[in-house]
Amino acid sequence: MLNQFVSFPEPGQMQALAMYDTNVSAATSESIKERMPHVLSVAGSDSGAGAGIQADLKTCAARGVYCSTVITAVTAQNTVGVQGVNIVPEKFVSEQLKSVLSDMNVTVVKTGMLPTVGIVKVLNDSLKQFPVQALVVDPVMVSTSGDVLAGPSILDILREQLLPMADIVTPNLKEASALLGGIKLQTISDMRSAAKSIHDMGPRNVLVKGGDLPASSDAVDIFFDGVEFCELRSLRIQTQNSHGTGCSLASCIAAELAKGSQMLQAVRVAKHYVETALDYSKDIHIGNGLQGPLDHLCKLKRNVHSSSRLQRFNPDDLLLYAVTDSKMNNKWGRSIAAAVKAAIEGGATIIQLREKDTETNNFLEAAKNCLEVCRLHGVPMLINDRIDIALACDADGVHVGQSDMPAHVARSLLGPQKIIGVSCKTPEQAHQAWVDGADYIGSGGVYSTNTKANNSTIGLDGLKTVCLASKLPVVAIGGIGLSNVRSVVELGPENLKGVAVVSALFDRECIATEARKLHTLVSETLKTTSAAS
Ligand SMILES: Cc1ncc(COP(=O)(O)OP(=O)(O)O)c(N)n1
Ligand SMILES: Cc1nc(C(=O)O)sc1CCOP(=O)(O)O
Ligand SMILES: [Mg+2]
Repeated sequence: MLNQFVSFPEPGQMQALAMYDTNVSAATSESIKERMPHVLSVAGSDSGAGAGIQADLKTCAARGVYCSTVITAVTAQNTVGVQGVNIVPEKFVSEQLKSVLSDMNVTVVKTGMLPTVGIVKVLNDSLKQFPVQALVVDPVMVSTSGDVLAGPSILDILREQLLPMADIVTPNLKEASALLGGIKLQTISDMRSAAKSIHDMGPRNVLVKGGDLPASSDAVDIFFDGVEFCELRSLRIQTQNSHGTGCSLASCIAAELAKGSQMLQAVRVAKHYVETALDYSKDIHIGNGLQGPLDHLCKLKRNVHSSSRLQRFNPDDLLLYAVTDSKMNNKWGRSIAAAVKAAIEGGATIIQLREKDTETNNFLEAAKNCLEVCRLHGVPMLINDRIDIALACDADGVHVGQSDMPAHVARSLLGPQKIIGVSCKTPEQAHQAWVDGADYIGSGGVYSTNTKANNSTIGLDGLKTVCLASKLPVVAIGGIGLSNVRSVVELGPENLKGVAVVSALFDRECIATEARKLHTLVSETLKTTSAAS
């Protein structure tokens, strides 16, 4: 059933096409539509969402492949075990199969829990009526918790009808043993013999998974394509969060085949995917039982972190905006994180890392350290210019200027939750920033400065013009310090929310002391100015 696969574009390439080529011809968009890799998962629903249909959906999403679903059974399941199983009538399984297969250009079918002979029969019939490019069979029989999901009654039809249609079958040791009439599988040599015997039942390829092999420090799987064996080894990851690994492995194989990979390559990618997800999720806690789920998309921990800042952007955070400078920190012998910590202790309300001559790897390392400090104090941290660094450390946002990454591109890369600031010297630039989805404007240079070479000044008048032209909150920048900050804040537009400073904090002996003085002056002046207006 596995045909010669053409090479499909990677998901990132498709996204790039969709985002930037507004002149995509009808013919091109038609070919993208036709070649969209698509896996249909025919499996049971797991209410705990670690395994089954839910694992398949998440795995395919993680691999950039569309996944549709035909549900064969609904299980009441959690991290403790399976509390109930409700089998979907075979007629309705057949109806779901017809709905998807007759309409949706499915590339690969992946099967999981097939609880009755009748359901296997309707699946076979549907596949004959609507052939697909590949069939991946995960012969699910027992859950990770040891509960039976498909009894021995389905073994005959699996062996006689489904396996001969399969491009690959992926039993674990218990399932391989059941398919072979209950023989004991205890060694790698036993696994090889099992792979060969199962191959004799008709599937093009067999992957016997050795995760449960006793006394093995590696996780060893045996792949057999009818001619050659391949021993696939990965580190055995110590974790209880392994619920759903079998489903995820099989659906990742299906996803890779749908994208056009050769079989052994698809298996290798899938094994690496599961290993990475296991390692990433080894210390997460979901549920109270012994069988925790994988974090298929490797994003949950990041969100636990980010949720410490509940509000996305508060314009009042612009009050005392501290912008770092590596030259100044070097001069005073301070690390970026130490400087940031001192600024926050003195009252800085938002931080921007502006590291013009720090190497990328050092910048990323420092950004991660600074982010820890900022999160601890609930202060947002932005990155100057470098969207890549902001993405890599999951910063709260970026600040970009007129010659940096355009704000609308930054927004599409960072998503709606991140803060984006844009430097504007004119009302036109301010209008564009608003159109592009910026959250605030940095406007200057209000005064001349030694910190930024060749920076043109707009003065207090220029600042006021920008403020009055925009709906966005504005922070003033350039040459601002204790001696002139009052004149800036007294300008009075309602949306002028604060001042951004570099040298007035970071080119001083005691950052915290200077921050404290500036914070007091700015907040008192803002109060009296707004009371007067
Ligand atoms: C708050 C704030 N406002 C303006 C700037 C200047 O940004 P940009 O014009 O991109 O210049 P560089 O800082 O990149 O030299 C800023 N960084 N922060
Ligand atoms: C980074 C930056 N941007 C400016 C602009 O006018 O957009 S002025 C500036 C430097 C501000 O440093 P200091 O507070 O030491 O004057
Ligand atoms: Mg810039």
